[in-house]
Amino acid sequence: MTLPRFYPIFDDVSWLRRMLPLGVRLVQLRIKDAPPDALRAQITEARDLCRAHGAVLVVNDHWQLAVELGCDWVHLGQEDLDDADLAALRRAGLKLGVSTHDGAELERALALAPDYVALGPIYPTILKKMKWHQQGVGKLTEWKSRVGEIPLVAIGGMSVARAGGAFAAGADIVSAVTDITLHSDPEARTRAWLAACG
Ligand SMILES: Cc1ncc(COP(=O)(O)OP(=O)(O)O)c(N)n1
Ligand SMILES: Cc1nc(C(=O)O)sc1CCOP(=O)(O)O
Ligand SMILES: [Mg+2]
Repeated sequence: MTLPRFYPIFDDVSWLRRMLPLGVRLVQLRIKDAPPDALRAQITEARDLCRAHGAVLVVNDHWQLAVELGCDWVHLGQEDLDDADLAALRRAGLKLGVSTHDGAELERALALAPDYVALGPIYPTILKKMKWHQQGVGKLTEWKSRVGEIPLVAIGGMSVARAGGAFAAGADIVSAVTDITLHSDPEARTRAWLAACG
């Protein structure tokens, strides 16, 4: 299966209601700090919306709920991997995306045979504090030579204008958060992304 090249990340299912009808076909639900019932309801609705639109839903962090609710993909960072039952994930047939930021993290990720590898932050991000400032697009070229056929996701400070450079450097997929969510017209921005990644 070839994944779509545009991979927006949202923190609430209401964004999926708005963006899936525009043609988004790969999306991550990244919810931090929601009460258990609300989290379950959000993931359930996101799962059903994505199925109805023929889109791939990636659940960030909450792998147990993803398994329980019959989702297809999870994204785990390095700290998440410390606690996750990867055998249970695989037994349940879920696909796995993994974050990487340096060579040691990439080695660890590759040993898990992930379904995609993310490298970030390519540019500075305002979404969260990180110990890495910016990797630069050149690192995408190095990462692509190391991941081979595994899809490579560029994340962190990505914008429509920066997407082409990331693809040219070796990214297969470009992911973005605030370039869309903080835009004055998120729908128009999403359409621009879809055109840039088409
Ligand atoms: C596509 C993608 N890449 C990286 C991340 C970051 O995951 P993680 O390091 O676990 O940090 P949180 O997003 O959980 O704060 C991601 N979510 N998606
Ligand atoms: C969630 C996340 N993970 C990153 C990593 O490098 O692992 S960068 C990032 C934030 C991406 O948000 P924006 O597109 O607004 O910069
Ligand atoms: Mg995480």
